[in-house]
Amino acid sequence: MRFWKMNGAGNDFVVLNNLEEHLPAECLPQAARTLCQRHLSIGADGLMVVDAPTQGGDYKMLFFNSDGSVGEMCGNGARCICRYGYELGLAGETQTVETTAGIVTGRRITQRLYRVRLNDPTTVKLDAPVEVDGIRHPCSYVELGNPGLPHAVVPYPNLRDADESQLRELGRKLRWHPAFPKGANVNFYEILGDDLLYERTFERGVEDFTYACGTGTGSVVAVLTLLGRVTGRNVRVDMKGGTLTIDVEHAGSQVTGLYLTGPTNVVCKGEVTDEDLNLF
Ligand SMILES: N[C@H](CCC[C@H](N)C(=O)O)C(=O)O
Repeated sequence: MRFWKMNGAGNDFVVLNNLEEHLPAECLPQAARTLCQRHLSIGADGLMVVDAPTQGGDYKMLFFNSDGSVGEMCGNGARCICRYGYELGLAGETQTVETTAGIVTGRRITQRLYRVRLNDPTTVKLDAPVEVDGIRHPCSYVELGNPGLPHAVVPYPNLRDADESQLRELGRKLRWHPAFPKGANVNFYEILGDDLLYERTFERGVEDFTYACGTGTGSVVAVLTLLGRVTGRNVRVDMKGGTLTIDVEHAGSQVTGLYLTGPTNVVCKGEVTDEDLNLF
């Protein structure tokens, strides 16, 4: 079985081409759990599988978190898969990807730089504070696409110097907070300057911080644009694994276009030989 290992700003993925491999859908969650394990296997935040289109797109992207759960969408994953699709000849420089959350369009800018139009927000609650251990945390809540990928957006002063274990503890509690029926990816941010942010995302399905989160940055910048805290044009978001750029189009309080641009890396291309992988 052939695979690519890719990352988008350090958010890393194993990519399989099911147009060639023909793996049955029911074995994919287990494949994700096995292949994404760090130390024991290839190791990644998620597994992405390219499959045949059913809605007129160039292909379908299935996304699984490292714990085997299905993610509705993944922004960095979509950027990576657009590069994969382009380099494999499945699509051209501009492409249409079918995701669980809806259609995502992508564009090659340079060999390593890809831009996707994220699913439009289907829910935006700008002021939705949540209480954890008796403390009220300011919070916004966003879902992108339908079914929506859930994101909590939480300001965190001096995020760059935050105590790692305290931040992880709060991230985990917010991720499982009953205010979020689907659970949530928890995006902590700090405003560093004009249209410049620092962000850390505690991800549902990875159950830890990842090095970057594309839909997370999109959600944060959409919220801050609607709140008038950033312009929404070319907003730079620094994350541990690299820098992502977000553009927001909106008509009043309605976001009408959300664009994610950032780097990709093809780390290796090879054959999966994991002897613990039991597909059938
Ligand atoms: N890192 C991804 C989002 C993954 C979402 C996943 N953790 C879930 O909640 O199912 C991104 O770049 O947009």
